[in-house]
Amino acid sequence: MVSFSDLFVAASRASARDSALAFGLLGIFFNIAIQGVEFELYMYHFMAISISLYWGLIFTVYSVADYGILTAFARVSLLYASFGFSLMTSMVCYRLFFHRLCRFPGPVWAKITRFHASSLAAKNIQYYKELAKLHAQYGDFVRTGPREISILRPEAADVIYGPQSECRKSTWYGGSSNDPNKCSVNMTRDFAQHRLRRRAWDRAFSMKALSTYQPRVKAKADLLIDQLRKRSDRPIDITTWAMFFGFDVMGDLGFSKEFYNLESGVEHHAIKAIHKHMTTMAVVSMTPWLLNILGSIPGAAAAFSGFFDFCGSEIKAKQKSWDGEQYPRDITSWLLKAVKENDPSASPSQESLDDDSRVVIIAGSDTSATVLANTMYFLAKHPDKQRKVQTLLDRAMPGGYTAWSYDKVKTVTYVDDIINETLRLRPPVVMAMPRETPAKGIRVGDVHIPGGANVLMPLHQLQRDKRWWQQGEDWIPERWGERRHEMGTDGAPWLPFSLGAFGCSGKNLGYLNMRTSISSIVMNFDVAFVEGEDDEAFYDGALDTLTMTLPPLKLKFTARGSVDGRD
Ligand code: HEM
Repeated sequence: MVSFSDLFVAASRASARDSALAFGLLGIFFNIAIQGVEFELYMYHFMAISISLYWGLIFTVYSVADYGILTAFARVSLLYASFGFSLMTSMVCYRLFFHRLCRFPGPVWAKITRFHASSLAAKNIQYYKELAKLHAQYGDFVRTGPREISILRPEAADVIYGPQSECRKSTWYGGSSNDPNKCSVNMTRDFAQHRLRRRAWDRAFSMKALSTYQPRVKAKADLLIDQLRKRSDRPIDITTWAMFFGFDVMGDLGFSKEFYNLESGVEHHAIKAIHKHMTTMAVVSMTPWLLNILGSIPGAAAAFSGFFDFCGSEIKAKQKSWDGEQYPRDITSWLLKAVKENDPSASPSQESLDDDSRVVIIAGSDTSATVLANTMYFLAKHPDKQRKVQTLLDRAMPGGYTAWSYDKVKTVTYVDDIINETLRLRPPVVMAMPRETPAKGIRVGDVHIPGGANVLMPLHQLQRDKRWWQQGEDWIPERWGERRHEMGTDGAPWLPFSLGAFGCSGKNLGYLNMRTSISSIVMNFDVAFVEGEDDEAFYDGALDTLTMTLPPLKLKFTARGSVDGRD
């Protein structure tokens, strides 16, 4: 009987041309075989196997087929080159001419490789602007990756993200780990598993839980006010102080832990570790398989270790000291409660729990902070609107800031109008995240998108497009209130928290943070631009690092002595 090694010896002794041809054909078959497989999730394994096989083949050819080491090296390299060349060529041809998305317009390079998106993101870390240019050139449906379509149509929002949507999270979410037992709720792609895990999170954001968080958010707002007051004689970078507020709130509500950013005026080292690498992540994550490879290499996430270590040690300390009798004080305690009680909604492993704890900080901090900083920008730009909200708040709380109450702030709906309008023009999660269409595909208006395609919406552009937003580029909070009907607000797409099952679970906490911080600041201060400060650089310079990263914005905060009850 002929053994495998006999076959291999025969193959390795075949002429170089025949072997190269065979490997070339293998490349084409391989490309055909992986269609329909989410291959980007297995790139790490593929590369690891390819490299091991390469050296293994050289050794085998050298030792079995009587070739010298250089010849063995040359022959195997030729086979690999032939395999790689035909794989790449067939892949390019397939993606350009036979792919199920090939009828959608877009740049040629985008149809071939995700590196195109990474290169656009790397330009100025403003992918949202690049995407806007692509839509201007190619229309409402643009092929932005070999199997990705960006859609600029309001009716797509419900189909892709709505409660009834059959689209699940795309392979982008497999970037850090493809194992649902090791990743956070946000990275969980399976509908049923996600639904189960969301229950533990939803308990952490119940009305009762929120009422226990409210005084603690106010305490942080007071700290912010004190620091702004101390510095009211000089320009203050609100981008930084809003970030301090956002992280201090989430340190407390997430872990019952102090970051002391507001007290010290210095960024906590764990937070610095996140911010330092946001731009790299923005570029790398455009090519999900690259993220997957980096995520699989032990030590590659070392750049984030300060932050990972902080969350990991906090959650472990909490696990040891957790008191099941007490009403949970913070979000991670709610997640731990589910684990300790063996609730079906519990995070399935230590890794997933660690990842969940990181989501608490990442999802909750920068998001609220960018809304706060952006709102201050808009209020400085529109002093009339600032006076209006101050007057309404003064009227609701005639006793001044000492009479501040969250319930009273909620009655001033203009505060929410301001928040919603800021979320429209400056959504903290800059792009609506990618989803994968179900096998039967989806229909957006009269356009059918086939199954197995990644679809997303350019939120930044969608929420200002003049086709459905009147004076779309202008900040007009009244469009959410008295001018709602006239400006057609209800029919226009607005989804800064996303929608449906995968939408933001911390939305109500987000509103609590934003209402508290914004109302506290405007009750205490008049906010204005510093003379000579380039406010356009702030507006134009926002970076797309998944969440929005803002440039510094120097503002002047002048105390409103007559209104502040503490003066
Ligand atoms: C202005 C404030 C906020 C905005 C605009 C916002 C926006 C979003 C968006 C767009 C998503 C969906 C991301 C995706 O599609 O993968 C999301 C998810 C999420 N957000 Fe928020 N968020 C805010 C505040 C918060 C806060 C304060 C928390 C508290 C921890 C929070 C926790 C979460 C969590 C846990 C998820 C993942 C939900 C899931 O996958 O089931 N968010 N947020």
